[in-house]
Amino acid sequence: MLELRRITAGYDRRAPVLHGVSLDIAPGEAVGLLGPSGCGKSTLARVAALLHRPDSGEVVVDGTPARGWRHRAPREQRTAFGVVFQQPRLSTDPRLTLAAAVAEPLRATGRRAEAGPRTAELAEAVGLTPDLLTRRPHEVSDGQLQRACLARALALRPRWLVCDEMTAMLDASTTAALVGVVEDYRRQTGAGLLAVGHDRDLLERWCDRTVTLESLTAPPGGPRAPAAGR
Ligand SMILES: Nc1ncnc2c1ncn2[C@@H]1O[C@H](COP(=O)(O)OP(=O)(O)OP(=O)(O)O)[C@@H](O)[C@H]1O
Repeated sequence: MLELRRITAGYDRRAPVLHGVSLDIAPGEAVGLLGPSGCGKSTLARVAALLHRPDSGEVVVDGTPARGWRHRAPREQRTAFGVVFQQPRLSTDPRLTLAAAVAEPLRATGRRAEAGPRTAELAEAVGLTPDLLTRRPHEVSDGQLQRACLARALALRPRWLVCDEMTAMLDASTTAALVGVVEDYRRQTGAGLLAVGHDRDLLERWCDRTVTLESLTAPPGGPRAPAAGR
């Protein structure tokens, strides 16, 4: 279970973006998160994936409360998440080939020996041909680069996937292909999903349920949440 409990978070403690937001995602469940632009969906997605420390509230990952965020999160918790963002060019190192980008999480966790076969398997799953794997980000399209970002997110076989507007820049056929890859992975592994987006039709087709950020927000004056860890 991925539990977000009364999360207050933002970029200025005096003016948080999220106020007392709670959401539970069951293992294997797919939840779509909708809401107007700027309401804080990406912020919540980053908190859920332990990439942004909330001002208060708690994230509980498979029964263990998160005590650290980003590189301070324990490896076991950090690697429980695969995250894909909207803009693949902002989340890839321009110096790495696509093959190296896909293999990055394996190298970073000391599993270099697995990198070759696992990269080939992931590339096939996301539809990247061997010639594309040898190119650098500026030599491929946004859709091809996003395929590599999705492959990278799956490299460590995460139990939770967070897709933040993963398909917002993509055409209909690439969108369908990437959603298909996520769903195949979830069928095989039972991973849960938080998918953030603007496209209600897509999220309603893709997910078991959709929620709006507003519906997750506690009314003002509720009990105070405990402070978050580091
Ligand atoms: N790094 C940052 N520093 C300061 N403010 C930020 C930062 N990132 C986002 N914000 C602000 O926090 C608020 C919520 O942003 P967020 O990206 O979470 O919203 P969103 O619902 O995902 O928006 P969109 O649907 O447009 O992607 C916005 O007002 C935004 O300007």
